[in-house]
Amino acid sequence: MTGPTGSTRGTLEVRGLAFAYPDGRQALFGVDLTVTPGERVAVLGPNGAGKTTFVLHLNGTLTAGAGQVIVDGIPVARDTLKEIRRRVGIVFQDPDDQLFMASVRDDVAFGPRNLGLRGTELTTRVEQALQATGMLGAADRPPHHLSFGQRRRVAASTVLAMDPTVLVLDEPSSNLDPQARREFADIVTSLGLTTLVVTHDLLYALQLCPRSVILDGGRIVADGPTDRILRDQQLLAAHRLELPFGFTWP
Ligand SMILES: Nc1ncnc2c1ncn2[C@@H]1O[C@H](COP(=O)(O)OP(=O)(O)OP(=O)(O)O)[C@@H](O)[C@H]1O
Repeated sequence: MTGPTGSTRGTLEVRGLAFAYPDGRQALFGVDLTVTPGERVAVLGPNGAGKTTFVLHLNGTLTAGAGQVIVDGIPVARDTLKEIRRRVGIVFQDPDDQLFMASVRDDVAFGPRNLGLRGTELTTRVEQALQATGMLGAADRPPHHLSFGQRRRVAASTVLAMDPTVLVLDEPSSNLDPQARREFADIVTSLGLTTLVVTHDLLYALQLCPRSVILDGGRIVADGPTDRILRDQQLLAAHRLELPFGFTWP
């Protein structure tokens, strides 16, 4: 296995990805998507469209029935899983799925320690990841003493501490107040990482992602600049997507 070159770091390629669950339900039908380094792409779509199924292929949690996912030039496969999981960082909707240690610092150190980091290298990695989300001041607090929005930031730090090349955010705006939403968007934007944002929150997609795709029925049915996609009312209606009531374009 060759490592990534400077030009492939942060590249995500999905080719002909198809998947059926064991009960026979086909959830993805040949999804193609190429994301270039530093691009932020929203993955939009109604309930049951296949978004979660798609995301679970990006780090090899689910194995493609057909097609391929390639991260930084490395195909997702059984023998590349460890490398892929270090490179693809998924921040799940519920931070409590990702936080289970007695302190924030321990939670953020967990992944890099498993990679073999120790001493000042580990401390630096942890502190940088907490600094990036504005949570360094909470390093010694128990995660369960923090607010939901703070826990979401710590969960993001656990992922950043792995030095990922591709970041995946699952419903990042859910349960955040308006200020926390904006702050989290600023954090994500400042990272400059290749980022996929899975969301039903179309305005958050507009704020965070220059490009969007619509996934519906296990297929990508639209791919383009987010404002162009969101201005197409027929397209939105056809895929059960709606801008908030009363929203008007500036
Ligand atoms: N474990 C499973 N076994 C069988 N079918 C499943 C399983 N998980 C999901 N599905 C089906 O696969 C399809 C895609 O589901 P998925 O959860 O990927 O959609 P989604 O776009 O993430 O939806 P939501 O927006 O509601 O979270 C749906 O038809 C769903 O019923």
